[in-house]
Amino acid sequence: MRTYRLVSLDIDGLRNIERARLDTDVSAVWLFGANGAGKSSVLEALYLLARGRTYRGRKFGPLVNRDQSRTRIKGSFASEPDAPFEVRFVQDSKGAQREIRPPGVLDHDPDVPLIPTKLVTDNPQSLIEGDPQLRRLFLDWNTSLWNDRFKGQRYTFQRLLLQRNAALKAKWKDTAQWDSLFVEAAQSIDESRRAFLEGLRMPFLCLKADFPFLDDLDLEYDPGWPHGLALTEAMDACRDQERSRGFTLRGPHRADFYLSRDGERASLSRGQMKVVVSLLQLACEQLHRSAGAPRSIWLLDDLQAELDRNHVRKLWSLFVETGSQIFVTGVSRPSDPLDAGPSAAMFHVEHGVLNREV
Ligand SMILES: Nc1ncnc2c1ncn2[C@@H]1O[C@H](COP(=O)(O)OP(=O)(O)OP(=O)(O)O)[C@@H](O)[C@H]1O
Repeated sequence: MRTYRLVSLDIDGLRNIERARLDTDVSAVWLFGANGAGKSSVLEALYLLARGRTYRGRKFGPLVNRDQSRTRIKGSFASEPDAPFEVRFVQDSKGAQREIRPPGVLDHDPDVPLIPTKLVTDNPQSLIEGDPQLRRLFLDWNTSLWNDRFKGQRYTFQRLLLQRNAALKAKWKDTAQWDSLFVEAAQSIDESRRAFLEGLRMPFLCLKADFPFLDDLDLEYDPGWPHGLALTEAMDACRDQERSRGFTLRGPHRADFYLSRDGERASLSRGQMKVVVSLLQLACEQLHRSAGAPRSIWLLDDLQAELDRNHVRKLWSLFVETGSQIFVTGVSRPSDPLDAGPSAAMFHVEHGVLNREV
């Protein structure tokens, strides 16, 4: 199985990190330090190399250090069974650019992340409780890494949705010319999403067996129209409403998934949500690997927050068992020498300065 490992990371002008070089040729990298020290910015640097964009919202402000004119990040990667390579990311006033050296070393599809990473943010609640759009993004991103046809299906659906909405907005009496194509496209992405979630359910249920507080929890899918109705029936039932509101009310653009208990949406504590999001990511990783995807590098932001020691240890060992490289942040150095795999490095982060500790 193809495996990537970040061997070294150079950061120049990212957030509060003016300049840092990290030797990361280890199985796990722990970054610890006070709030605002710059730990998550290191995860962000790796994410920028992998995906070419940040995972932090606009609210977090510009990523270029406020005393510098550009951000430069360089990552050297070891790759099995391929040759080592280097990725550079630059952001300045002209925009962002990424470059891989030597060129062509990875046979790269621009829509697939250059380096597979999976992230558990310090705000996992937003995935469980936030806007359904976040869950659709999660579902669609993960489905597209598992099913090559999904991206095309989604594109076709989005295009037909725009056309149908334009017809509704223009108060055309008849949307029939779009309806059959819309339903056909809707059914394709619905089938792919369902298949992915069904595939995800099994590893998720197995993984959560280790966490008795998640007993009876299940994953449910909402296709974006009422259960028990075909999409055409659901559309027929709201035609007048659609015409007066000027957009499509039922369809996969309203899809969602949620955690249920006894058939109802489950209420979860913050710690439980953190475990659930971690297990969802671990289950996605199993599915992606079964489809031949390379191992993902784990980015775990503030793993210990909200969790008791026992649950941190259980989750940690699940991440270690995947055999992938792990980057993890926390406000304090782990009090327990957790089983970090064959090799681990500890970095203390303070005001954007990183120091390796033994
Ligand atoms: N463009 C910028 N220039 C300089 N400093 C910035 C910029 N953007 C953000 N910062 C600062 O950089 C730091 C980045 O914090 P980061 O989120 O990486 O810290 P952290 O150690 O993960 O904190 P926490 O434990 O609170 O999550 C913050 O102190 C923030 O105020």
